[in-house]
Amino acid sequence: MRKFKTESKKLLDLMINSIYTNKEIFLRELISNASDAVDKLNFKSLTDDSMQVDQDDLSIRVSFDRDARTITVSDNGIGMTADELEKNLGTIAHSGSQEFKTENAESQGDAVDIIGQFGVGFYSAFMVAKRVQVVSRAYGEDAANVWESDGLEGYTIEPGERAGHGTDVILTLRDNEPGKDGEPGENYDRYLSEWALKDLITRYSNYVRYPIQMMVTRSRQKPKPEDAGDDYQPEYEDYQELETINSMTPIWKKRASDVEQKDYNEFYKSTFHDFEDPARTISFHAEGALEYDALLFVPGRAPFDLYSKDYEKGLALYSSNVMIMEKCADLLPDYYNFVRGVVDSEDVSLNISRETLQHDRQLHAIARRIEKKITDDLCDMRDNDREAYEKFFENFGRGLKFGIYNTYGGKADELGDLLLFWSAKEQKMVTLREYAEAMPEGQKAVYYAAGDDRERLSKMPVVTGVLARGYDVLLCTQDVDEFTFQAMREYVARDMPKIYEDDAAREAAEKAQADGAEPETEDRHLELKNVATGDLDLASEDEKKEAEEATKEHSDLFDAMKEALGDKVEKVAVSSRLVGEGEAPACITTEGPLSLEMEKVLKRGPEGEAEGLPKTERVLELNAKHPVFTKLAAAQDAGDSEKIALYAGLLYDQALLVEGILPEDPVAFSQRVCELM
Ligand SMILES: Nc1ncnc2c1ncn2[C@@H]1O[C@H](COP(=O)(O)OP(=O)(O)OP(=O)(O)O)[C@@H](O)[C@H]1O
Repeated sequence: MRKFKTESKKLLDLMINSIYTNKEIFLRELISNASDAVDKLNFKSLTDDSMQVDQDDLSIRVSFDRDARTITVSDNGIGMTADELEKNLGTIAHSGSQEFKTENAESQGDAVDIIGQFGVGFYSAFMVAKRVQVVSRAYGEDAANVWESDGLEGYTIEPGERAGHGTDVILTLRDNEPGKDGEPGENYDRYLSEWALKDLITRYSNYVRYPIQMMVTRSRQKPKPEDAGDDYQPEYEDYQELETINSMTPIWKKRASDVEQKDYNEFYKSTFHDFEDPARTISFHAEGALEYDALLFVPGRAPFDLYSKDYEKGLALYSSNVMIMEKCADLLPDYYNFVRGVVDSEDVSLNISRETLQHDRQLHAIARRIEKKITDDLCDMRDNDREAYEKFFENFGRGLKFGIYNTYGGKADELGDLLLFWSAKEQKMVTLREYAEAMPEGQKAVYYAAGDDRERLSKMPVVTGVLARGYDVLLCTQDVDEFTFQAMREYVARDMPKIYEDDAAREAAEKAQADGAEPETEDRHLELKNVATGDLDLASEDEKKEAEEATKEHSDLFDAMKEALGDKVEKVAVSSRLVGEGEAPACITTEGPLSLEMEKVLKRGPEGEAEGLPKTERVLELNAKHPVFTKLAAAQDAGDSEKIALYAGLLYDQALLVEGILPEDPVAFSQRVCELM
């Protein structure tokens, strides 16, 4: 007996016991191998005129023997020589199919529809079988060979017999295992039925290109004997017939109305190796200058490597049932990189090499249409299945935001309305449109705050200040959020009810409406404003005046504080954000394009603490109504510059703490606090 190599033994054990959790997929794996073998023969015959292969004969057969407890998967494909049996089945993780693909890829492009690639699928048979025999005869050879193994120690290869080219894989099922300790046992006999095997074939292998046939038992009425009397009762008999079990027509070629969602789900899961159903299925057929079928899926969860560099986006591109490219990246924009699916077009010529394919104008036309379809479908989900959309957004929303950021806002119109943010007022996720619709009259901007923790943000003085004025604030907790908003610059709420500036115009419009005119609409351009940067322009005329007066009156105090803080801040000023006695005594805001949060994000990035990073222009804003301010003013009057310096430092540090930024010198900060005690 030849032994499996040591590492193979370990691998085999791993394979059988851990790679697949679902034992029943063994049949799918064996059928895929059979299909590959038939495909290889078919492919070779197409390129070699001397080979006589009748395309209509190519098939896969599944049978079982209840008494012998065997299941057999046969194909009349290319078969294997003794050497190939040794190489392909004696070495785990050696994929002859992958090799075949690589060899032929050089001469023929990727025009082979071969499934196998890892070289492990075959061994899944040992999950259900205690013995596997492979009887194989290679095309063009007279002799057959039998490979046999119990999946434990090793295998044998002996000469054998087989009528024609092809392979029979014969599994002798494991003995049934009784349950123990309350765990259910394993009943391998359950596979020994026509119904069970048919079910597995349609579930896992429905779209295999070649017919998968099975002898099935049918019942028919016996012919009525000629001498049958009046009291003749019809008699029935069972007979056997070969039936093709799989549908073969690729599911994407079927009309959506003829396919059940569960079939789409099964196709999705088996093709794209996901264990969860897709969140959305989009299927369409395009006609006109360019004809194609597309079947697209939005996964129910993000693949683990979605945000890694290794993740490859793309749709499978088929032409005339042959896969040209497994992942055609040009069919999807980056921000929809999570979409999986198939595009099948007879119009995309098979002979085009990958390079020309990538610059194919037709391909761009398909890609544009696909993008539009995905966007429409996501809008539909947002409007009609909000719960699912929120889950979708949790999975993939970040990518949409990057889409806006990476196109410098170019895609803002298309993607902006797909974004969701947490509304501090509504306490739920809202779209920008919903935010705009709920705005009180007179509000001119969308207000947001950025930071990594929603809880903390909602308590920040700059946020509560805006909320207190009756305006909602979006709490943005993803690092990309603020960059996205900056790329967007503004949000355009389209077709909003028109706001009339003067009364005469309003009255005229109301009258027109009363006479049956449609209400007028307008696009509203809303600036996206970080509540912690720049002038929010929220103060009333009175408040502004008050602030101005306070600034004038206390200009010496502010100068002294600015001097104490040095270049940590650009200036110290009276706040128009913090206006109530009960609000915070001070806050840090920024001027210019860089906010504190963005500075934090950049510092975390690959550039890290690099010297060249831009710095925020900070402003220490003071609440003129707060008792602390009165104390500061008193200290200024008393000429106590030491106290002013102490307070300035403290206020600055604690305002940073509120922003989630540690004081530059925590020791000095703590000393100052103690001094006050
Ligand atoms: N019925 C068959 N006819 C001809 N060759 C076969 C057959 N079954 C398996 N083989 C050969 O054995 C190799 C190993 O099969 P295995 O199922 O382990 O891996 P695979 O199909 O290549 O990859 P994957 O693990 O992705 O399915 C195949 O690549 C193929 O060369």
